[in-house]
Amino acid sequence: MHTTTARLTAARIVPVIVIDDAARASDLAHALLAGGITSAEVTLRTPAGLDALAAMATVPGLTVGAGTVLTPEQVQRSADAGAAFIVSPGFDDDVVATTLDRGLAALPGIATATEAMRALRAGLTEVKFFPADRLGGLATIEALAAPLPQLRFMPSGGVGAHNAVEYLSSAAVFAVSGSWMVNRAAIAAGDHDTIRSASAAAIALLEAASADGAL
Ligand SMILES: O=C[C@H](O)COP(=O)(O)O
Ligand SMILES: CC(=O)C(=O)O
Repeated sequence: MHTTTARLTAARIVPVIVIDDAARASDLAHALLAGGITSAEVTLRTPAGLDALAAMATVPGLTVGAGTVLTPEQVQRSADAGAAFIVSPGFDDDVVATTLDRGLAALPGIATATEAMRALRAGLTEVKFFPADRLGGLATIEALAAPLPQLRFMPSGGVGAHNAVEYLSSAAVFAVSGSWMVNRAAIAAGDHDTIRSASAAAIALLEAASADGAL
């Protein structure tokens, strides 16, 4: 496992960020950390994404990667901005190859056994499973993991407080990702109290599940 993926495994929850103003990024990073979150995926869905990623990547204690990475050029720009990992909605051979060339952790999205096999052939042992809820959630992950036990999954899409612990209780799941604690409107409004408390609530959920022996 790549050392960055090991950090995401320890973090357990990876917030998926859509940010419209890079000037908010540093405060956002500190709000996440204050809530106990130690990783962040900054999506390239907005023009501000790359600058926000660069700002957040300088904050100590936060493992920051790029999301919605669709092309090798975006991998290069994300790497130059300080990304430690690259996430995509689907599997693209060139995006994965460029990510590995740059020494970053590659977390392409997969949705089928065919894509899972391509990920294994590319040398990956961790992938994103997207859109997790729509694809049948944990039952589908475990069905894929049965013949492919060397692969572990980060479900994303429809993950939230209602199902994060269920996903994380599976040996086939190394982390979950989602936007539920990083509401886009709260980011845009600079409402860092809301982000900090939603982050703290997400972490408290894991701590409670851990104390109960569920994790
Ligand atoms: O890749 C990530 C998804 O956009 C996150 O999905 P979500 O907003 O349902 O948490
Ligand atoms: C959805 C997704 O996988 C991404 O934005 O990277």
